[in-house]
Amino acid sequence: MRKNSIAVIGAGKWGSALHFALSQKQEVFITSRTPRDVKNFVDLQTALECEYLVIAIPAQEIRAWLKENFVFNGQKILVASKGIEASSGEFLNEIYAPFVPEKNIGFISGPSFAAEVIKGLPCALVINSSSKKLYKKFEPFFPNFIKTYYSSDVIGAEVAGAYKNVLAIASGICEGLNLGKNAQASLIARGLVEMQRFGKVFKAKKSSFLGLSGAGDLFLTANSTMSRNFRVGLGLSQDKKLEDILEELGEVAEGVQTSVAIQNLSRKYEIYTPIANEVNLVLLGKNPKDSLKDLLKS
Ligand SMILES: NC(=O)c1ccc[n+]([C@@H]2O[C@H](COP(=O)([O-])OP(=O)(O)OC[C@H]3O[C@@H](n4cnc5c(N)ncnc54)[C@H](O)[C@@H]3O)[C@@H](O)[C@H]2O)c1
Ligand SMILES: O=P(O)(O)OC[C@H](O)CO
Repeated sequence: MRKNSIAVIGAGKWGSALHFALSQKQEVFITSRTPRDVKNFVDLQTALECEYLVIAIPAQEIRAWLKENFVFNGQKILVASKGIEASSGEFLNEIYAPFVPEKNIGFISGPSFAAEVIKGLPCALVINSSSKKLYKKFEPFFPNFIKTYYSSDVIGAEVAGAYKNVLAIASGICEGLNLGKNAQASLIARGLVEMQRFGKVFKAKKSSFLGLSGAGDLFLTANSTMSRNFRVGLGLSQDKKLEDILEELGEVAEGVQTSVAIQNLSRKYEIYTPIANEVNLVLLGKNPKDSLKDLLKS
């Protein structure tokens, strides 16, 4: 293992932004499936030899990626993805568990559009891990323009980071249908209540939903066309086909698959999740105006 070295895995929007941010203080390697013309780009094997890894690949791809590529060798890992696996309904910490000991893994949450981070604009993030020691190890890597906080509530951060993507789709629909700011604020506020109700079943802490991981990231994502998920909602409100919207987007919108996971989990555990349910139905083809009527009745 290359002691004290750090690599980002995944050179999409978020991996590239984190690579830029972390490179302000030290040399940081980066790798991805296809070679990129980026400083310190290395092959996957070289990256995996680093002591510190930041993994920024889409949630739905992680299990297969771990099976195919990952061998635990004492690395310390930060997971940058936000989503719930649709096929299993498993949270990312459950997917990583057979591969990485709990004390070696943390999860990044909080409001953080890659497009702003890569410009060096200020933001605040939470590193969520059962190990505060792990947070202390990663904290010095972050540049001055990113303020980091520690939380032990991994599941709270995971639920909030994944759920807000589904709510951002709903908010994009609301905007596209010109329902007004009152409706949008109501939707976001009720969405926050809904994600907390969902999280409680999995033992998430209420405080995570009121801070950066929950309200912070939800307010950001559900209020801006910078969000891919919000743009999916806008497209759906214009009666565009989901496959066309996603093709045009060309980047991951985690809320699409996460809505399937939430639907299955809320059925299994009998959780009342009206907004996420309607998003799921609209993604399957329901007319957003009918969804609105049903939401107002529910
Ligand atoms: N973009 C943001 O502002 C932002 C901020 C916070 C969190 N996130 C989260 O980070 C994750 C990645 O998002 P992104 O914005 O970088 O998406 P993106 O679509 O820009 O890039 C995804 C990257 O993952 C790689 N990838 C896809 N499948 C892979 C596989 N099977 N194996 C290896 N690499 C694979 C792609 O090549 C691409 O480089 C998502 O979970 C997203 O929710 C994104
Ligand atoms: O562009 P989105 O919708 O994937 O959101 C990006 C980040 O999660 C915002 O914190």
